[in-house]
Amino acid sequence: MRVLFPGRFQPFHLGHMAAIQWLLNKYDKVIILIGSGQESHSIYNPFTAGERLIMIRESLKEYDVDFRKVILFPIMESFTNKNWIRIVEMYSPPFDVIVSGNPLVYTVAKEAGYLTDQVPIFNREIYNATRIRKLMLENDPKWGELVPKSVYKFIKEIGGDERIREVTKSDYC
Ligand SMILES: Nc1ncnc2c1ncn2[C@@H]1O[C@H](COP(=O)(O)OP(=O)(O)OP(=O)(O)O)[C@@H](O)[C@H]1O
Ligand SMILES: NC(=O)c1ccc[n+]([C@@H]2O[C@H](COP(=O)(O)O)[C@@H](O)[C@H]2O)c1
Repeated sequence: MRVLFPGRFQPFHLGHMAAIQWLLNKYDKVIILIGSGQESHSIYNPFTAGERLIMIRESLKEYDVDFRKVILFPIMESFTNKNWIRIVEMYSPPFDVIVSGNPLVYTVAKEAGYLTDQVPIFNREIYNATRIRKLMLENDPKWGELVPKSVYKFIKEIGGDERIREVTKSDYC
């Protein structure tokens, strides 16, 4: 069976990595949908779709994941939730199940007739992207322990943590 795993991955962290490893044990193929593809350079969505794609690819390499079992693709948001699922069907390779901890995604998927599944949540208090972005904003180096090493290296290379601090500055400073 093929499972679709949507997320914004802003940024990709160790909780996401654990989720993907869990999915790889259960399903034949994991299709990772990088959502909100049009968004970047904001506090909620600091990284571009392409940057998130690299983060995930480098992490899969770092964790020796068999690339034949994983497909990655980005997609933009839609005006309506009903339309979003139809656009996903158009752009995604075929899938049987949608997995998400996001109640909106879960509900939309169920109503569209898909089988749904949920991954166990791995240390949510520690591994969540909102917390990581907050640590970056505060220039607290602890965020580096919450992402795969390759993601840390990549974000540093592109100045991603600095970007969050820059884009949230006020006009008057
Ligand atoms: N620690 C975790 N363990 C397992 N799954 C997780 C974890 N954190 C997020 N997920 C799941 O990964 C998918 C994508 O999540 P998302 O990119 O929104 O990450 P997030 O950490 O929840 O980000 P944010 O805090 O920005 O909302 C969702 O299905 C979410 O439930
Ligand atoms: N109307 C829509 O465009 C719509 C609906 C449901 C989910 N989504 C996307 O699915 C992704 C879900 O990821 P998160 O769990 O990280 O929020 C997001 O990128 C979100 O924008 C989009």
